[in-house]
Amino acid sequence: MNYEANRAADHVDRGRENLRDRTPGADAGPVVEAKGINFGLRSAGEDLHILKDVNLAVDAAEVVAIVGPSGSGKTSLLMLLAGLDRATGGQVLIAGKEITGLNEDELARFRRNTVGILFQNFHLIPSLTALENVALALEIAQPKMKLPEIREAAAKALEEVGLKERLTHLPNMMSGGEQQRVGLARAMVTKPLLLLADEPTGNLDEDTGARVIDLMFNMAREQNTAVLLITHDRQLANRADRKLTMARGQLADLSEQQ
Ligand SMILES: Nc1ncnc2c1ncn2[C@@H]1O[C@H](COP(=O)(O)OP(=O)(O)OP(=O)(O)O)[C@@H](O)[C@H]1O
Repeated sequence: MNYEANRAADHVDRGRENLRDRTPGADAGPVVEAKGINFGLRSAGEDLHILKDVNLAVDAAEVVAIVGPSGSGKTSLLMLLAGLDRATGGQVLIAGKEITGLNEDELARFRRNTVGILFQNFHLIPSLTALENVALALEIAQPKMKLPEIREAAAKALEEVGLKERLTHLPNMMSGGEQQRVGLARAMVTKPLLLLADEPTGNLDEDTGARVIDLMFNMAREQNTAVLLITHDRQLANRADRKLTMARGQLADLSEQQ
């Protein structure tokens, strides 16, 4: 890791500590902020303008849901906020630090330490047990942490999502709901500032989905994590602190209209 990357990551770490020290909602500022985001790409000879002047801010311990039709740009926004894609205009700030200008190394380090991601299709590594899947995320985020400590923290995270008895199970030995709870433990074990969830209940039945969401909300509140989730599930969206809608690449706040 080069000097600049270390500095950037240290800055993010300091931002995290500052936020942790403060009461949620106090003057800490948003955990994630998008300012005038535009995102375009060229596909099949055509210029696509996918996100148009998107502005968004999510505070620590706040849960914000994004709803909107298929193809409106929800996942694209999440990818930009995760640092997995780059905006063509505007700024993304995490804990006050602009990530738009970071290079690939810096972005990778930023993601490991700051962002947890929960996917619709779980994205667990099939050859690793539940414990190993969770431990690996922590090992990557905290390379200096000792293995026994990592395993202990991973086991605790799995216990918190009710999977104490499933530590040595491979993903294909678990139900969808169990796999998503492993995904949640993996996303939260690093105590991220920001949790991004793309249709986290999309492949689960209603009851199982509700259970995963309860766990996600509880963990977010306990760890003071800002949560941004995409969902087609109205009930889930209504439980969020704020509900935003994406339509044709533009974001609007629905909460005040209800
Ligand atoms: N790499 C790409 N190449 C071409 N088009 C893309 C690419 N990525 C996204 N798009 C287009 O950008 C638009 C927004 O896609 P995005 O996945 O962000 O929508 P979404 O709101 O998340 O949809 P869904 O709810 O179906 O997941 C879509 O029209 C999609 O086809």
